[in-house]
Amino acid sequence: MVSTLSHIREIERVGMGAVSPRDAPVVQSWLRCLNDYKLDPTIAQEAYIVPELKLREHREQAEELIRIGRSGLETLFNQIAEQNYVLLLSDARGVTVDFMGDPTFDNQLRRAGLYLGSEWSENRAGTCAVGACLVSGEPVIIHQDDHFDTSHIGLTCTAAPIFDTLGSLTAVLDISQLRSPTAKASQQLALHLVASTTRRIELANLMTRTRNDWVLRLARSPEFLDVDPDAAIALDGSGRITGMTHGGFGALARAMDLGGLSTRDVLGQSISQVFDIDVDDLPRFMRGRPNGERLLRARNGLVLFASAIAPAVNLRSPATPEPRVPRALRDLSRGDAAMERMLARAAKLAAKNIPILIQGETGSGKEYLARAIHDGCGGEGNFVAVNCAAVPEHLIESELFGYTPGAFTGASQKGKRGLIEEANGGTLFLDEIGDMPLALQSRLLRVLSENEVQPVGALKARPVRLRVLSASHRDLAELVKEGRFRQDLYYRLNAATLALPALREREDLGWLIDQLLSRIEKENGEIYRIDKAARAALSGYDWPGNLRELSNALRVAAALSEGGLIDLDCLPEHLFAESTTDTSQDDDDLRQALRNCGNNVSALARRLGVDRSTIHRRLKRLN
Ligand SMILES: Nc1ncnc2c1ncn2[C@@H]1O[C@H](COP(=O)(O)OP(=O)(O)OP(=O)(O)O)[C@@H](O)[C@H]1O
Repeated sequence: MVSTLSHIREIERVGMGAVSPRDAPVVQSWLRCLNDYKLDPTIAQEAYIVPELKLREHREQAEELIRIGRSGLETLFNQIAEQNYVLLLSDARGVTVDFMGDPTFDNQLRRAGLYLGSEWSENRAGTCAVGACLVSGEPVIIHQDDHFDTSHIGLTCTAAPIFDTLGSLTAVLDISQLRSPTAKASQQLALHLVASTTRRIELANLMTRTRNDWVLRLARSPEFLDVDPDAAIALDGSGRITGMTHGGFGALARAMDLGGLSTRDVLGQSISQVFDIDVDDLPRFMRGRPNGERLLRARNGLVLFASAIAPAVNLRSPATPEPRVPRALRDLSRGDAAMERMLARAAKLAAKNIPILIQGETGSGKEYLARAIHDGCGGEGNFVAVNCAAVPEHLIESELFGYTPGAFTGASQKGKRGLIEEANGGTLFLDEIGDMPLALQSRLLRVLSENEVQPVGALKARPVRLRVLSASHRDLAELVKEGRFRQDLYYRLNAATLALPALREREDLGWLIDQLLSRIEKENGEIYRIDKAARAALSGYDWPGNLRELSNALRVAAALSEGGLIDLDCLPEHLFAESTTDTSQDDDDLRQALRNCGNNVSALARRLGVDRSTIHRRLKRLN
């Protein structure tokens, strides 16, 4: 290590204008210390630690940044702690607001100023990494006797700036060692680590502060685009730039071919002024798209890879934000307006854990919907379905509520956990709730209103936390009038109802047919095709048994198909008979049509798009 005296002499020579072999940032900082801050290199000053109260103020102001940066800092510290580095996060005034270091060296670190509360502004501490970085806004290594003050010439410090989303330098990240190899080059890796951590902290900060904006992440190569992009910019709903990381600013400045530009000049500019896209193109850059489609071309020809993250809320219609309908629910329909409205309502109600009554004709998918609500809410706990109409009345109480050992004659010695408790933490689906015996309705009401269940024979109720969904194809209001359903339970259940449309009303019947068929294909390990006439028949039928009937009809059709082709012959007769009424004429018309086809049944069948057997059957009936 150099002697104190020769270090002071060197600084003085530089002050007199001598050429120095040191890095330019070091020389510039020395000159600032001498000329601007009037520091005297012969007076050594120990590191300054701000008083406790002052430190609290600094930390409070930097609280959000400390929180956002914390995981990045911890990751960095884990990488460097073995080499006896300490980590300092300082605010824009150079005060260390977060610190990580080995507590065994606490005293030494505190004396050296590598500690919480130490102030490393250039005008107080002389040339140091944090101070030089705050002035230049550039990453810097201040190694050993690069320091101005002789008290610090044992340290090596490497720092990089952290900019806020509007481009102001808001903090500095520094890693330092008390002792290090003599060569400054030994700190190059430290410089790289610090710079990449600050890049990630800026990205995390941008993502947190611009949740309602698009974020466009940029990289020179596609591999790290989604995991560790070089830069990012935030855009509002009309495509105007609202924020950026420091790298994002660099990318914009390059793309705009403008040197000496400040972030203020870039903020508010439209993305289409800089790049060959506008805001409507952003979905094309979202994750999952092939990298080839994620090339972003600047107006000046610069090419980058870009990955877009959509805003947390819909910017296009802020007054009516789209409710987030979980995938499990969205998968129940494809374009049927009534279904889509109902599913959006289901998502909202389910998120608030409100008991829901599902109404719909038999087989319209009430249980299927209940399961989708359960899955859509994270699928935690069990989904327990009870068909109140199917369980014998004398068993339903013990099935639902469970019982204690020996609660009644014939009860198991071990007692039994009821289905309500089985569903604890999950979903209880009470199908055909209209068939629930009156006496049990009041006990069910208690489960709904007080979240507790009392097994048969138990003295105390047990707390339960569950989602209760129920269904009925009966008119519960009518049952209330007849005195067969409790009014209070009805009101509680009826507060939130979901009405499933009948299959014949659904606009997405064609899609449902394909869905059900592909499920059958998976089960059977075969591929099926439906010919035109059969599809017309399936679409024309009014399906009183709804999805259950359709599903069964397709299952039978698949079994009867030859070579995987489902034609009219594979469909149940009643359905098929109806379709011929739809697709052909009345009896007279049929005779006339046959004559027109030269009494050729095959020709008429082709013309009507039905199978020959259909015509034969109709003719047989006519005779
Ligand atoms: N969206 C759907 N997609 C595919 N299959 C469905 C869908 N909805 C229901 N199904 C199928 O239709 C059949 C009837 O559904 P579900 O049992 O849910 O109807 P339900 O209204 O509860 O009937 P019920 O009134 O008789 O209790 C089941 O085989 C189910 O798998």
